[in-house]
Amino acid sequence: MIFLLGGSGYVGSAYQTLLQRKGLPFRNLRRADFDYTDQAALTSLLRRERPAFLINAAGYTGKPNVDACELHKAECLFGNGVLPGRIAAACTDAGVPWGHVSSGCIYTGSRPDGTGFTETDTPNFTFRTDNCSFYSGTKALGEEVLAGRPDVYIWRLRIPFNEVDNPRNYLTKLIRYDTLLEAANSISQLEEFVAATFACWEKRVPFGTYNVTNPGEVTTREVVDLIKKSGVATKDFKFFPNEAEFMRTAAKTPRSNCTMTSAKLAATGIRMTEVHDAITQALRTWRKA
Ligand SMILES: NC(=O)C1=CN([C@@H]2O[C@H](COP(=O)(O)OP(=O)(O)OC[C@H]3O[C@@H](n4cnc5c(N)ncnc54)[C@H](OP(=O)(O)O)[C@@H]3O)[C@@H](O)[C@H]2O)C=CC1
Ligand SMILES: Cc1cn([C@H]2C[C@H](O)[C@@H](COP(=O)(O)OP(=O)(O)O[C@H]3O[C@@H](C)C(=O)[C@@H](O)[C@H]3O)O2)c(=O)[nH]c1=O
Repeated sequence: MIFLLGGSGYVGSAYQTLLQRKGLPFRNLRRADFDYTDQAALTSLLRRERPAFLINAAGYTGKPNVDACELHKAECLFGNGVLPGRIAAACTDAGVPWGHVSSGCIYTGSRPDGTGFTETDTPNFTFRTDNCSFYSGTKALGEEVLAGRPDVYIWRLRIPFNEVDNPRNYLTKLIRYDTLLEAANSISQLEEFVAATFACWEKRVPFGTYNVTNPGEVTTREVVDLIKKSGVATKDFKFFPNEAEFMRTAAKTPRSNCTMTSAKLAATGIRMTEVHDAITQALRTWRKA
């Protein structure tokens, strides 16, 4: 039995689909039915039911985007900074190995030599570096809380996308935003992300932190070119002249735009599609939800 926390959310739903497709028994815990944020309650449930593995896809993201986290700081800090610590304590207590969905948005830019950040690079878009959104700061705290634990995977997801039109999908966002910010990013195809992360457990790769992004990096203009080429949208895409203008007119808090390498994951034998190919595939099979 696998326990899934936050399985009704955007990322959690993809885990549900994966586990159903694999025919694996799982239990989706929702706070409305069982308060898994209560550490004592979660510990006794885990001790009693003894799931083989737990996936934490719960957290606070802000909707429609991370700007909303600036207005709901307590919930955001609790969901991303405090809750992972409680789950960690409960899992260790009950002897349940687990995986935590983190975010690559704890970095900005790329390494000094232009390559993508690796798992050993210290996050540079955090409360410690004092340049981040509240959301990113709390996700970095969540990772700090889990650092060094021997029984957890920390999986870094980044700007998810797939072929289903949805306000949370990066491709939908670029199609719908009035004006776009030019940036280079490493991003994650959602179904590949959940499959790759679950494969970490199936293959029993060593616990620890993994960047789970499609290999390579892509600029906003490249994504727009792929969108236009696919025919999914043919509008005249507008771009901000610079990031200052984006911040002045469209955002309340800075965004993490960054490149990362998922070579550590690939070295375990878990492969993801090259990023331009993955975007092209999504656009080729584009559909309404
Ligand atoms: N979507 C994205 O762009 C990215 C998301 N992530 C991470 O993935 C995880 C899931 O995100 P996503 O699926 O998009 O988010 P959703 O808001 O769609 O779902 C998150 C779920 O978490 C549960 N939850 C538990 N505690 C809280 C809390 N304090 N505030 C809000 N929700 C809470 C809720 O489930 P319930 O009430 O049913 O228990 C909720 O449905 C988060 O940790 C996020 O940081 C990382 C990178 C990118
Ligand atoms: C608001 C806005 C954003 N953008 C760009 C900025 C950025 O590169 C990209 C995504 O920004 P958004 O504000 O839509 O999304 P944002 O909420 O920043 O997305 C993030 O959510 C959290 C949960 C994560 O963990 C991240 O991985 C990422 O998915 O779109 C525009 O081009 N135009 C706009 O008007």
